[in-house]
Amino acid sequence: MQDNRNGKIPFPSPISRDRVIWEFPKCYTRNAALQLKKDWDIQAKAACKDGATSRQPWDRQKMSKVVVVGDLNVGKTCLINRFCKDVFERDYKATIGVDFEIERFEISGVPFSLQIWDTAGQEKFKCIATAYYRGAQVIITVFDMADIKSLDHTSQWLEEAMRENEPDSCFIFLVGTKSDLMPLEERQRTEKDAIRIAREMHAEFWAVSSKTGENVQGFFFRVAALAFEKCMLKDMENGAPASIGCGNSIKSDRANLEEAAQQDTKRSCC
Ligand SMILES: Nc1nc2c(ncn2[C@@H]2O[C@H](COP(=O)(O)OP(=O)(O)OP(=O)(O)O)[C@@H](O)[C@H]2O)c(=O)[nH]1
Repeated sequence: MQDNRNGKIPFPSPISRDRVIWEFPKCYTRNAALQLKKDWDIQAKAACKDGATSRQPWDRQKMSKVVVVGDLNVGKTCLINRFCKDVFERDYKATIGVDFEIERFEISGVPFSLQIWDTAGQEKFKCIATAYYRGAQVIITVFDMADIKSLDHTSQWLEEAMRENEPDSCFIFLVGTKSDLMPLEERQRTEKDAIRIAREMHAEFWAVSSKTGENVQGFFFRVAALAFEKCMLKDMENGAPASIGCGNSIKSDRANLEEAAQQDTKRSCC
């Protein structure tokens, strides 16, 4: 895991073996899935083959921005920490403003990173967090499966995140956390409601537990695969070599971060 919080970009370490993706990851349920296909797009697959054999140093810059939103206490930080650090924190510590992690993958032989932004669910930090919604390729709206009110609030969270992004520019996921707390029947009922809402949002639904780790890796692999494939196709469409990064680089987001922080200070709304 890289730590860019001191403003320096460390030399990337080799990608760990459990972040290597070859097969196109499956959805959680066909009832609310963004895509049902079982394999990569044929053109993207061919481009990956070329990219893997002629890898360039700037391949490491290929990255997508992921923004995680939802009510306070629904488990956004725990979800990210379970995937990125394989830890689970039982005590609640509110996120203040935003935080981010960079997770590196190798997908079909090509290096790729997800820049995962954890935002605060508390109302008083909202004006800081919204400054970071911009430029997302993936929006993850999170709710607590044991707190049905948090599911009702997800469309509002999504609307706010989409206000800062172009329509149809993002993959949207609806994630129910704390599945370990759910008795079977109640889980099935909640999932049914969540699937209905996911379809309205044009989102893909996943039920996960950061405590047990259930579906956490499967979920992030799916996010990484869809974002990566879109990135490859976009590069090809723009005529750029598929090996040159799309979207945000670490550098450009660092610049965004500083710019947004300056604006926050000026606004002094929080
Ligand atoms: N049982 C169980 N508890 C969880 C799970 N995920 C999170 N929690 C607990 O829920 C509480 C809130 O988790 P956080 O990840 O801090 O919540 P958050 O959404 O980031 O909250 P804010 O930072 O305020 O927006 C913590 O006490 C966690 O231990 C889970 O999968 N299962």
